[in-house]
Amino acid sequence: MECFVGIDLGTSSVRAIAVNPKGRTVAAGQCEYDILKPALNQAEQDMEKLWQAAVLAIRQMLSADKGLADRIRGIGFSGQMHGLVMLDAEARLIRNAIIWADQRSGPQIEKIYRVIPREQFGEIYCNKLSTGFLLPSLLWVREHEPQNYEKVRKVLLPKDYIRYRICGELGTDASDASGTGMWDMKRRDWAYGLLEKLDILRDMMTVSRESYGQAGVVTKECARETGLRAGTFVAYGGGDSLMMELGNGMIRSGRMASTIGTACHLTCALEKPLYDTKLRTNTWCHGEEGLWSIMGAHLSGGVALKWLKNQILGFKDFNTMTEEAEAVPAGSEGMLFLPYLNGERTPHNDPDARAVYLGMTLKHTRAHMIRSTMEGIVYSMKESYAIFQSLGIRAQRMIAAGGGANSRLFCQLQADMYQCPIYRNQGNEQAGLGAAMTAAVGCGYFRNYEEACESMVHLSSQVTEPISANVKRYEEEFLRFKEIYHSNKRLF
Ligand SMILES: Nc1ncnc2c1ncn2[C@@H]1O[C@H](COP(=O)(O)OP(=O)(O)O)[C@@H](O)[C@H]1O
Ligand SMILES: O=C(CO)[C@@H](O)[C@H](O)COP(=O)(O)O
Repeated sequence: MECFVGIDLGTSSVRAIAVNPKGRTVAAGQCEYDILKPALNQAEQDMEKLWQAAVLAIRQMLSADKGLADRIRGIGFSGQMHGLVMLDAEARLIRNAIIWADQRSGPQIEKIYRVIPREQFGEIYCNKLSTGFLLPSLLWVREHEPQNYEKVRKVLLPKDYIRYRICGELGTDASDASGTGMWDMKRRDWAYGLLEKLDILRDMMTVSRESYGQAGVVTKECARETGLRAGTFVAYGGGDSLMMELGNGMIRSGRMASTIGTACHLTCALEKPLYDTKLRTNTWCHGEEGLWSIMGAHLSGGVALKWLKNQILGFKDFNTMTEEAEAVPAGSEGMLFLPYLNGERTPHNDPDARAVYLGMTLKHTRAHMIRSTMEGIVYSMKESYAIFQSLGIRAQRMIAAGGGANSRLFCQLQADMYQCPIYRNQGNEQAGLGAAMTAAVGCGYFRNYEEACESMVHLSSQVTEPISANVKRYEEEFLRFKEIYHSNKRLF
């Protein structure tokens, strides 16, 4: 049967999946990597290494199913958003990518707002600027590495570089471009007026299209390197949270996704470019033309549990670790965790915020530490949920997504804290599925996303229901959780 490939360039690993038109994954490959931390407030990745990781993931996928390369009708992409990749005149990488988790560009954001007042900027961009967005990172390079800035001819988002290595064409899509900080959200185009005021050459931007548009075809060189078939259709794809929405059938309002990846997001599709006028949440262009998406973004999501597992407790896998936590009562007997290991976006937009464990006593064990860490991650998403509700955004269905959806306890915590049933996708690579769907629509296999979702998206029959005693406990503890940031802000 014919297949579509989705390549999802996450922050912790790259995954390649081949899915058939019924949405079933027939082959998959994955290759992991880490974030580089040249300084405490910096986060970078070497794009050449990420490309090599993508090659390995593609090769692994192809080797799982003989003859697969000839059955692939199209390839689409999903990627970690916001990061800055800089290319010189020969389209060579100039330096490591400065990724979304980077916090160095606070001063550049203040300088931007001195040129274009915050409210004026917010009206065009529908967002507040955050550290780690492409625009402030680029201005940081202009100020601190002029020798590198002089060489820049094109700026790209991370997944756009991987696509470039596959089809040889430079370009981006509206969903990912909307996370750069220099985008006109309502017109779905670069905000050329803002760029001019900031003295950034418009030539540095690549063409921007919708996610299902054709970016090119697999080149002969890429075919030699990866085993893909030269000439295979390549679609633009989109930012990971927007591709995850496609992969969960979120092509109109009504479904909400709660994603625990390296970061965490709460997202919902919108028919209008609605945004929080207090600019606590983000609004992006959806992968479907004519739709937008609202997002509560939490920068230290699943990575906080990974940090606890690898750096502190030394567990081999997540399941053994979280089983211990299941034995601890809801609320971790008064122990709370504020998960801001990486600063925070929603609702504080504060790169200087830091993590805190609160309320520890001699009674507490490592199992309490694990549970409170997981609870802290979900409390932070509950803050976004409260903002969405205040904006009148309601979910008829809440879908758990990202790596965290593999965890029974994470699903239970989400049901208890949002106080609603939690659904899951039958597959566990929703962003990769969404990326594959851009290719399926782009090459004309399906007429539109409506048709693609009908055939390819299937929710699991397993639903996690809230436990009423836990609901009550978490409502009380949530009030304490919200206090931690405000009471400690001065100390951060
Ligand atoms: N079995 C599990 N139990 C609990 N958490 C898990 C499990 N599997 C993955 N996770 C969480 O998911 C995160 C990775 O999510 P993933 O979507 O793969 O990340 P990314 O897209 O950023 O590469 C981990 O850091 C961890 O917090
Ligand atoms: O900053 C954001 C979205 O606004 C991040 O979500 C990145 O897009 C990375 O996602 P994951 O790798 O955690 O899935």
